[in-house]
Amino acid sequence: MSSNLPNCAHCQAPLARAGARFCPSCGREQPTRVQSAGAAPPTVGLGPTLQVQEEGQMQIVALGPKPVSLGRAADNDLVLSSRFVSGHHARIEPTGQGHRIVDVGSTNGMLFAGQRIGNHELADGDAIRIGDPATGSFVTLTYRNPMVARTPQAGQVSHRYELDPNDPQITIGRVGCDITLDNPQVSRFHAQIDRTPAGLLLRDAGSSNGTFVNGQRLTSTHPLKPGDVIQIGAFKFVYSPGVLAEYDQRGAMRIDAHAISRTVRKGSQSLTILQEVSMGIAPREFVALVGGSGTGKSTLMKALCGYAPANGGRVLVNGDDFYRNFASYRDLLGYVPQDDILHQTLPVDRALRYAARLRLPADTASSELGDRVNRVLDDVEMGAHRTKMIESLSGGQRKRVSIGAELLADPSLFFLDEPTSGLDPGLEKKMMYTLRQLADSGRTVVLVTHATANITVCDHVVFMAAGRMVYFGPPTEALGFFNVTSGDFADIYTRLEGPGEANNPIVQRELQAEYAEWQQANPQAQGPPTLAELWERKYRKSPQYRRYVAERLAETPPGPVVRGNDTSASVRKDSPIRQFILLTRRYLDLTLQDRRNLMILLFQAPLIALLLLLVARSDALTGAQAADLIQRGEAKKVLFMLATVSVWFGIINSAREIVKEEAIYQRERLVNLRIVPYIGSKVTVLSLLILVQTLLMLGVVALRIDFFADTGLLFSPFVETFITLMLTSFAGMALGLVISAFSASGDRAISIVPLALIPQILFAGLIFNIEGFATPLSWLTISRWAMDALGTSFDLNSLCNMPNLDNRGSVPPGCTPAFLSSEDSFTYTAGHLLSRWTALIAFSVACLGLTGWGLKKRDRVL
Ligand SMILES: Nc1ncnc2c1ncn2[C@@H]1O[C@H](COP(=O)(O)OP(=O)(O)OP(=O)(O)O)[C@@H](O)[C@H]1O
Repeated sequence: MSSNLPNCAHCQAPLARAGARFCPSCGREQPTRVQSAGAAPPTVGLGPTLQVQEEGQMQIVALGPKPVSLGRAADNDLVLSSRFVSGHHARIEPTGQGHRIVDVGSTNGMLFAGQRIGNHELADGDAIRIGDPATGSFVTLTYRNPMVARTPQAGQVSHRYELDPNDPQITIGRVGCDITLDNPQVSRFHAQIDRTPAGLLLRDAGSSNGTFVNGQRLTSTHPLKPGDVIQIGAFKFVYSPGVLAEYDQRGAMRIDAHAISRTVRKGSQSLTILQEVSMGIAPREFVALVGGSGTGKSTLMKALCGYAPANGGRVLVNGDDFYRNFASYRDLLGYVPQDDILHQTLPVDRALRYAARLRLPADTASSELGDRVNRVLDDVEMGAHRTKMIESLSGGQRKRVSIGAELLADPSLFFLDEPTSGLDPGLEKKMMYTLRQLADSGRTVVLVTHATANITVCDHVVFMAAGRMVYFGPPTEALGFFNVTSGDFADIYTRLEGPGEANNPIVQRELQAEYAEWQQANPQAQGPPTLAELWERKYRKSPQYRRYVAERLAETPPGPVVRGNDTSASVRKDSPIRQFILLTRRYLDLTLQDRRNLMILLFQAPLIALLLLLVARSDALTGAQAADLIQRGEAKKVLFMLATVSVWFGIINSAREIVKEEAIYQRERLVNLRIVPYIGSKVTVLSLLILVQTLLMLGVVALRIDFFADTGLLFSPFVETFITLMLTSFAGMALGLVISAFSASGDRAISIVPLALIPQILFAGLIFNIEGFATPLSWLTISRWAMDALGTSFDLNSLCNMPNLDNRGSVPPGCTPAFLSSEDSFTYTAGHLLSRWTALIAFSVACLGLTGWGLKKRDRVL
């Protein structure tokens, strides 16, 4: 039965069918082969061809003057074996110098640029996909014909606007303007050109993402000069007298890295963690950065996306210096970090809606937001899960939602840090298919990954080793370059690591010439080179380097180039008040959604109050007025408990609130999040929480403990106690936020909490007398000011100050006026009370300032 079938390259067992990717016996992947299909001879360089990639195998078919039919049935000219290909799927017909592809009634159709096509005029390099979304498998047909090359889109004028000399002004915006730019990053009314006697004046109309002229953000009106390049979102305009030529860069972003390197300081030494990496990534390409742990993949990606810029070399985007024009390109970037960037306790659509409000221009209508959210949910195939809580989704689904959040602003450059980590092989394959489609539909996609099983869906793969790029080119050619015959890309890793001594078998077999070159170049070297260094040398002499690096970098950039110098990371002009309202609504929503945690926090207050009632006397605070024997010590104990518990509530409520959403914060900060509205949102919602907690606690305490002394200075003692406890909790909350802003993780924050709480007990003045050096230290605690304010409200100095030994109901004989001696605290004046409240407020303000500083310190630390 199997006699006609090919054998496994590893164990020689027969394969299930010709072209099978994996061996049914040993399970290993089969090596990729380049072969001709059917009767067509190998025709590379001899005229129009079709490269067919199926199941990791590639064949090249010559396209002559006759139509070529393709499908699964045996009577096709080109027979494909994948089950999702129809029996008769498509036909390629000649059209003069080129060809067109026609769907002949297939079930799964064909995709070009992410869109289903029925009939498509082919141009050189066009990639047509026939895919199976259920499994993530697909076949790629790449048309090659230099006779029908396309001008790069970024170099084409997409629209010429003749400027009518009778028009007093030209408006530019997303909807209903003279120049309409249909893109979510453009504001409804974005910019305006006024005709004045002095010439044309361009001004930004208060847009969210800004208008840039020659790389500088417009802050005032700009008189237009011939040759000026205006950038609005992904559009560039070149002004010449009477004309604005528009270049639409959506789906047309190329990235060129010219010898980028990154050096960091480690102790007193400087360490080069990225060594002169060069590459050219064309628009809509899907590139994977792979390599062992610590080889520099993330460093390279962050250098390419500008979040941790290289400190040597240059990165160009469509010819513009990326770092120098970071401000104008920032909104065109999508970045999906390893951690999820949406709150887990919100339903998918609600989380995306908040993200959309934060990322899209302020004037985006609610219906537009809804449409955008629906669109991205469809793009990431999560429409069916829109109402589910994010925490209830699988890892792969959560990652898709994070990708969806990044797609909201329709980025043209898309970077992902290990999006497939933790996914099972099936989900990993589907994720790679989704990313492939995102690239096809107009995004330049770069991802870091450890998984190489599905690497062939990428256009290019970069192998990194010891901070060096040892390969950049098509994945199928990588196996040949590294002389790996197993067909397993993971086997490449092992050939890259370690020292490249002369007697290393890899050096002896593959890298002898490079080793000799290295010896010549480094006659004084003490030790051997690394294998990475030798592979890098080999790569730089390879045809892949010439074709995919040197030739690409030598190309003239398509379209107009700007020489900007606006590197600011923060350019959005979102109103801080709008952001504050939005963040507060989201935080409130999150707090209310997390019902279990909310209930625990709220029930704590009455529960602790009930416990206090068990041990405290009902006349603890008023005993002296009733001429009872209750003395100052008893009152102090109750007030101390109220103050300490209030501090505790404040700290515990807030200590994890920033650090637990670190990944989200970092990502949103890079988009446009402002620190003050962010802290403001935390303070507002947490204040509501402490308000309820304080009311619950005081309400329960007041059920038994009598507050109706006539000692109030400004209000009744009950109201003054409420104010003091609110201010105390508020200060605790501010201290908790400091802990959160400076902690590396939620667990770390919680373990720091006791360090903040214990001084509140030690320095409150109840358990120990505060004297000497402890006095200034006590000024730094919240409970010290809280106790003082509470004691003032109840005029503790008027209570008998002796140990409360006698509780039989008679005035203890020892409580003479001598025992009414005043303490330094509790001076019974309104000024004293107000100064203690002011101290609590000052403490809170200082802590919030520290929190802001801590958050600022986290900037650009991805
Ligand atoms: N800021 C820094 N300071 C010092 N060393 C750094 C810094 N950033 C990265 N490194 C070091 O540079 C090397 C490359 O790090 P990078 O994170 O780029 O590797 P990676 O290939 O992405 O690794 P992994 O797959 O484990 O995430 C590592 O040895 C890392 O410790």
